[in-house]
Amino acid sequence: MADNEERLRRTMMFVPGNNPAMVKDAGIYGADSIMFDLEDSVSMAEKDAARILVYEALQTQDYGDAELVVRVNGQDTQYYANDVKAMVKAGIDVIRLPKAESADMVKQLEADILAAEKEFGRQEGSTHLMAAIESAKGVLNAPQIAAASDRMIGIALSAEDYTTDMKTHRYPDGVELEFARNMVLHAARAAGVAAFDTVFTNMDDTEGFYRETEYIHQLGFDGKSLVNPRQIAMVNKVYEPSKKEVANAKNVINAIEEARLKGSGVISMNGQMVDRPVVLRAQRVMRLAKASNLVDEEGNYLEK
Ligand SMILES: CC(=O)SCCNC(=O)CCNC(=O)[C@H](O)C(C)(C)COP(=O)(O)OP(=O)(O)OC[C@H]1O[C@@H](n2cnc3c(N)ncnc32)[C@H](O)[C@@H]1OP(=O)(O)O
Ligand SMILES: O=C([O-])CC(=O)C(=O)O
Ligand SMILES: [Mg+2]
Repeated sequence: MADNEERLRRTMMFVPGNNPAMVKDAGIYGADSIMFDLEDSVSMAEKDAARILVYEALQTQDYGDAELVVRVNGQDTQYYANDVKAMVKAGIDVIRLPKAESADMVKQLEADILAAEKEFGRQEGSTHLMAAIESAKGVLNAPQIAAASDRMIGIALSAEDYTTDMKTHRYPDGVELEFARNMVLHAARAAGVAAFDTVFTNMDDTEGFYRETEYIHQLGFDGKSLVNPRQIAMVNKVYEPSKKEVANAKNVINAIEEARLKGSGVISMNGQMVDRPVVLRAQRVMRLAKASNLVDEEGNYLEK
């Protein structure tokens, strides 16, 4: 697994945990993170079967470099405890807690994960977690939720449940989500973890999907939860840096290297001082460029 700071998380694709074909083939579409779902895409009658199916797949399937996430059932359900135990035993990278409303809920998950790591002889601290924010209470507590655990990799807005809680529904312009999106994003950034936007469920509305993805990219989200493999390439396209952005990032990185060789702490590029935020942005642009196969290992732009 790539270092948490370095890892790109543009696309986190939900895969219904009760669908053997989808679970088996989930690795072929190139999602940055694959999220097996044991919660709302699985009926009550299939909860145990889905847990077993995902557990088996994690033992036998090769999902390449993708980060592996599982959305367990909520803490108020009879399935939660067995879900957490089985997924930790299987060595999942990240457990996603749905309907997170407080830091205490995250701390409970952290304690349950630690107990399972001890029980199954997994390295303590090796299982990460994330929280999905799906209610008014969750949004208002987002800063505490995001900062509640050292295992936290990120928080996600879940707009289907959230808009229901708010007594509205989703509109094409997304005005009903403005406050929640900004809270989740600021809470994530303040805690130094990733921020994920919510799913877009109308598979036929490509234009609407692009509009929403461009909007959340502009706000600063790391990426989006997805429900369908066709959405992956569209998100990657939006997150792909332009040729000019790549050239600029490469100049910044060369300038840092030059300054380092000269033993100088101050970096200047074309007469402009280059400070830490500029360097961090340049490094992220280069990671995105590499992920989009726009550059070679040395960072040189590859003309297509
Ligand atoms: C509010 C919430 O909680 S949202 C999260 C829970 N919901 C989910 O997890 C739903 C996940 N998504 C899906 O089940 C499906 O994409 C649907 C029902 C939305 C659409 O299904 P389809 O119309 O069959 O999708 P589509 O025709 O694009 O499928 C193309 C291929 O991708 C596969 N595929 C589709 N969605 C997924 C997925 N989420 N994960 C893995 N594979 C998928 C299909 O099995 C199909 O494979 P095939 O060509 O080998 O037969
Ligand atoms: O996490 C998501 O975007 C999907 C979800 O559960 C919701 O919207 O309620
Ligand atoms: Mg939900």
